[in-house]
Amino acid sequence: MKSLISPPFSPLSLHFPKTKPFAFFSLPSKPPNVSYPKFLHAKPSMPSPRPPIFSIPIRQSHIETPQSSSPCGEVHVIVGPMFAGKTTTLLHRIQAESNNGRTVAVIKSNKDTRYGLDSIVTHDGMKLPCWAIANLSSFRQKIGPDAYDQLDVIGIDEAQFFEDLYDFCCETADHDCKTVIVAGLDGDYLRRSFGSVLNIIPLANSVTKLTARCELCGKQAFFTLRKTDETETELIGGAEVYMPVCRQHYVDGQVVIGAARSVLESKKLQCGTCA
Ligand SMILES: Nc1ncnc2c1ncn2[C@@H]1O[C@H](COP(=O)(O)OP(=O)(O)O)[C@@H](O)[C@H]1O
Ligand SMILES: Cc1cn([C@H]2C[C@H](O)[C@@H](COP(=O)(O)O)O2)c(=O)[nH]c1=O
Ligand SMILES: [Zn+2]
Repeated sequence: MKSLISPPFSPLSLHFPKTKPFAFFSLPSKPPNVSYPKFLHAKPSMPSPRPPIFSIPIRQSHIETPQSSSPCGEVHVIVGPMFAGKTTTLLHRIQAESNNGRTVAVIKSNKDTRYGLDSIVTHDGMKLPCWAIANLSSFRQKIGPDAYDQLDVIGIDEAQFFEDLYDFCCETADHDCKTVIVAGLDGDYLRRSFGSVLNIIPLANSVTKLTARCELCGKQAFFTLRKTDETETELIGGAEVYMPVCRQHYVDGQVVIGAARSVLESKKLQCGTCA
């Protein structure tokens, strides 16, 4: 049986063509106070080749497995700059897991309000329903313990925004025997480690670092350049604020932005009305 445990969700207005249904997700027993609509997904027109389906060891049901048994979960980490295809890869892997008969759910941070809170959406418009929450520790309660127990695979998008990522991955993979697939930014716009994403590398079965295309020269982009002069670490935005760049253009961009900032600062100091 293929199941997607999804939040209460209005009928999907997917950006996928609706002519070729690929999966019917029947939903597991309903936790109290949560209503799940059944829905039909349509096959997305994938812009890139389907990534390999990783093999998943057959295991006993979570409910039947005592907590003291040997750890049987998995942690897979997908990182890279913005526009590298992290959400696309997560979506493909979740689809593959679901097609393999595993029960899946996807979480994203409720800080990311770019496309609403009810789905993860890629930069080219593919969507999957998700749970938008503030802390991963609230997920079990939010979804309901019964539904949580039935889950085989949990996808996490925008992982850089979850402070409790490490504890959640430990608990979910080591004790609850689930597969966790985590997608997030490894670095912020200053190329500093972002949130707890790098902290979970020691927990991981696999780590995939993706690259985008440099917006300025088309080479491989490893970094995210912020185009505005805002300096807070967390700043939700898309192509209007950020662009993926190669190393050369990251360094050049920082120089240009730094120069522009000092010009603005000196203008402010000279201007009586601005000061
Ligand atoms: N400069 C770029 N390099 C690569 N992909 C880009 C770029 N700009 C836009 N895209 C689009 O973004 C898609 C990836 O989106 P998404 O999976 O949401 O990335 P991420 O989650 O890493 O930000 C690509 O398939 C492509 O269509
Ligand atoms: C580099 C950088 C990014 N962010 C924000 C901007 C977006 O809302 C997300 C990343 O989304 P994507 O799925 O990877 O495209 O993170 C930020 O807050 N701070 C940063 O330095
Ligand atoms: Zn470049």
